[in-house]
Amino acid sequence: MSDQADIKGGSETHSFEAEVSRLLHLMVHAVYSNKEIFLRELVSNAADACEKLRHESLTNSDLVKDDPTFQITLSADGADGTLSVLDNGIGMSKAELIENLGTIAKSGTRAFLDQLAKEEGDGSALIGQFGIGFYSAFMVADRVDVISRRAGEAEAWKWSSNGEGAYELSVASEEEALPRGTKIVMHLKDDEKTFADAVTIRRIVRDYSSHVPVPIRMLTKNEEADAIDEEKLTDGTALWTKSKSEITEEQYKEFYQYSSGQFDDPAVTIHYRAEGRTEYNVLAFIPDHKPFDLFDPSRKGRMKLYVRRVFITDDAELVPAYLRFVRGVVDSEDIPLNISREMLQDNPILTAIKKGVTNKVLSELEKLSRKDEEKFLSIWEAFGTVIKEGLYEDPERRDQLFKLVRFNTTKGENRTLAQYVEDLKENQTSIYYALGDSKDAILASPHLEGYEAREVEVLLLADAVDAFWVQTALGFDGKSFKSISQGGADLDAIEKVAQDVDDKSDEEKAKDKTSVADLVSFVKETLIDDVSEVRISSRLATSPVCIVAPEYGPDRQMEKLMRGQQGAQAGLKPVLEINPDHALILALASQLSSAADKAEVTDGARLLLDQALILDGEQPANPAEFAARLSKVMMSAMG
Ligand SMILES: Nc1ncnc2c1ncn2[C@@H]1O[C@H](COP(=O)(O)OP(=O)(O)OP(=O)(O)O)[C@@H](O)[C@H]1O
Repeated sequence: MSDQADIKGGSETHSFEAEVSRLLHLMVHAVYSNKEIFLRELVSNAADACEKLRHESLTNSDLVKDDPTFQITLSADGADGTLSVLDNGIGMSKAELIENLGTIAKSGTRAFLDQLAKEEGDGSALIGQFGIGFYSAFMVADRVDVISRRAGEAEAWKWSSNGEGAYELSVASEEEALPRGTKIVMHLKDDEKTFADAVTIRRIVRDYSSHVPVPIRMLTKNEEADAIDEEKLTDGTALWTKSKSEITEEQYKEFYQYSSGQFDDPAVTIHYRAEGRTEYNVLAFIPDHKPFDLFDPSRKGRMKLYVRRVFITDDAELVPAYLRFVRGVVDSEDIPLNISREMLQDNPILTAIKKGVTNKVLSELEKLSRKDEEKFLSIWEAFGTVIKEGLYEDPERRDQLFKLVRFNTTKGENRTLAQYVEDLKENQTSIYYALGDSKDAILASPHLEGYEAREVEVLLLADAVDAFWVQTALGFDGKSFKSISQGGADLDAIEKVAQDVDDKSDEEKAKDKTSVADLVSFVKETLIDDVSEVRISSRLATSPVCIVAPEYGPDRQMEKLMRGQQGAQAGLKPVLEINPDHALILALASQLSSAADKAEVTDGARLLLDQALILDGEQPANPAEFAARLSKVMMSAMG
């Protein structure tokens, strides 16, 4: 913090925090063409200040008794070249002025600066995508004064800066200070004087701020009549209380941008009034783009709770964390206005609202998936991994969520479970999935071979959250989920699509079978310390061996995840599966039955296990021994 005050004649000079200076430098020199957004930012701050005081006055009505009607005033003086934004909201104390207008407190501005560091050029293209707040005033003004009186306090303070490294703070005179709230005076740059024109102001307010929930008026100097003209620009009615037919798409969009602080278009708008035991209005939006904090560990949602048009909090978790990208407002008629935040948590009305809103959002998504696949898929692209968290966290709505979830599978992209089930092969009773770090890694796995040979579809699950929900989900449409790398493959009942061409007689086949069975017993004995079982596999086609997890316990991928965590138990011993039709296996089996010295078959067994481990993304049990054995085999092949 830069609180090195230099006091001269009642005025203190403070230098800005380094990051603020950086931001201000950018604002002052911005070549950004859309500078008018500064007014949107200041009006939004003014409205927030009114809403904060409206909320505080619920428990302390004295704060507003002299002036109970909230309002924002834009006052232009063309002769002076100034534009002022006034509000009778909560105001700022001296300490708050220092804290809020000298440092970077808000995460949005920080995200802007982070993004800026990555971007080439001067960053002006980025300005429009972030709510860069108060500091944007320096795009149009070469000096900004902020005169503010915190509601209920006697003293008013004046903050003043030209945006170059420092600002001054002094006690404000009674003439310049408002009875309550904040006045921001922008001394417009010579080439930005148009922002003191009534026509310009009227247009900007209409374009960006017509749904701010506090009325906005404009005062302009009438030089001829030597008077001040007053004009009402907006009435401050809450958009969500109007009926759908009165609202245009453009108005929805503007409200979305105003209320969410995001500047994309809403992909879906959900506006309705719930009636019955609890009454509330909902205006919710599903964005088009990922918000910058989507993967923030706090996983906080940002929907705002109002009670009878009074803003209460944006922290009420109106939808579960897996829908945290939903933006908008819920306005309740029934929650008591002066409820404390702690009490709010267990309020049964709020619980009913949360349930209603969540169900509505999910059913709207489902409807969209049926009606407009393309649009739904773009939402799924942006938020699918987040929605999938719900499969694990919200078992009660899992079936509802299963209707939305799209999968990459061995059959194609964005497949639904319903499509999967429709395409089940004869005798197939499970929904098969493969977990892995990426789609490509999964596709390289030998476990898939037997499924491919039968054209059995496999879900390719490559998101971190997948390993969790598949463990707890019971099934879909009566079919259980089954990992392709765990337990028996029970594929024998399903017919292979292309039958192997083999010209062996039944007698030869029977002989192979016995010798492979002997090999299995031999390998089992050899590897007794390393594997829990050795068995014949139906899941292999071109590879000789693979490793799978035992029937009960975690899937291999899950087990790897758990091993990565501290203090996790060493995993269960895996199962080694052998492909009985593979030439290498048949050769080893015949060697076992004919050779007197079994040393080579022992080496073979060890190499098979190591090979299976490597294919599974692991290290051979003992790399030195593995290398020695491999060299030996290569030597004998060449000799
Ligand atoms: N008119 C005002 N009245 C009272 N406080 C204000 C006013 N304008 C700004 N502030 C205070 O200054 C802080 C910083 O404002 P700034 O516009 O930079 O960011 P922000 O408003 O927090 O973020 P956002 O614009 O994304 O809501 C605000 O959070 C608020 O506490």
